[in-house]
Amino acid sequence: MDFFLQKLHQSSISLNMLAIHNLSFAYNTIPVLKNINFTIEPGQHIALIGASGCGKSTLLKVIYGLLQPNEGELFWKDKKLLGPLYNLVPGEENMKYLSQGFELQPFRTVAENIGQYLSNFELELKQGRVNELLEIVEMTDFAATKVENLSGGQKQRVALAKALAKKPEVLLLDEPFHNIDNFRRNSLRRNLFRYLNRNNITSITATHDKTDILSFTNETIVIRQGEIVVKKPTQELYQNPQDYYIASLFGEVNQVALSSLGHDSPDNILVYPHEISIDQNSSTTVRVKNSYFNGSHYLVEAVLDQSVFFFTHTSALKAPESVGIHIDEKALHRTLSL
Ligand SMILES: Nc1ncnc2c1ncn2[C@@H]1O[C@H](COP(=O)(O)OP(=O)(O)OP(=O)(O)O)[C@@H](O)[C@H]1O
Repeated sequence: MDFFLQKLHQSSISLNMLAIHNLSFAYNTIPVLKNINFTIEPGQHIALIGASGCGKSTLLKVIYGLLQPNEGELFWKDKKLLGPLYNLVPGEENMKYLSQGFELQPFRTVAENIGQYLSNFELELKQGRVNELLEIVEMTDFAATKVENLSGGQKQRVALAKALAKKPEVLLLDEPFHNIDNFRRNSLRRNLFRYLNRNNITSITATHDKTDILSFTNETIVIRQGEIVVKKPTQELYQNPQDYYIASLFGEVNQVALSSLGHDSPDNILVYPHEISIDQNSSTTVRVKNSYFNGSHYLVEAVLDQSVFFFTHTSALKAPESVGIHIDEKALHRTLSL
């Protein structure tokens, strides 16, 4: 038996999972993934986040079996995944990878594309399944439309339905809602994750959008320059990111010296803009530079001790007004690890 598998058997870890052990990958000689290790229980939803070019898509491609790792092992439910060098058809049987390109057949209809790999043996069953998938991605009205006549966002929804068609056990999503307008994006996300939960499908979503992450994923993996920095329950990571890089992947964040808030401490803290409010009695004042309308609020850009600083407010503030600020107690304890 494989050494890693043997070790897992001896430990109390369930083997009913996705396990990645000491995985490294290089494009030619340029290392992109370095010593990646993690496990995922079936049915879990994982977000994969990190700066552009850190290796998210590459990791999804290695897991799916499109790229051969240089080192390391991958397992899904006790089965070792061998990679493209050992599989006649690239891509693991129980998985689906939805890439940033859609890989659809432009001259066939939406329904034909979704049903492409479904058996024609029982046509009624196939039709029922295609209809169910059309509903999930809200494309029922376009069933008979040729893919070449769809918008980018519509193609993305068809590609998603096609990826779900054969009921994969693991779904690997690369920026799945990237082209989709906000109006659809929210309902599509809810439909998709409801479907994945009902069918106990495991998912890994590479994304730059915090709304993909916060509501729908159990855990988040952060990658930086090809290495895993942290894997943690998503809410816990958002509340306590260990550094500025991680916090900034969730959106705007301030790094503030406690001394600039009048505290006798050499530490810095991370403060999200919504954790700051105006308090005219406060002795900590900031100078307003700009206010950006954000719909439900304004994002105010200000200067605190010569550093740029962002906070949310219900109305626009005018430059160069000086205002006192209050910072949530919670943020005051979010000290940066050195
Ligand atoms: N086919 C390839 N050949 C050589 N280098 C590549 C190839 N594909 C990607 N790379 C490089 O590998 C690194 C990781 O790329 P990857 O696409 O995995 O990043 P990513 O985190 O998914 O980025 P993004 O968020 O922009 O999609 C980048 O430096 C990229 O330029």
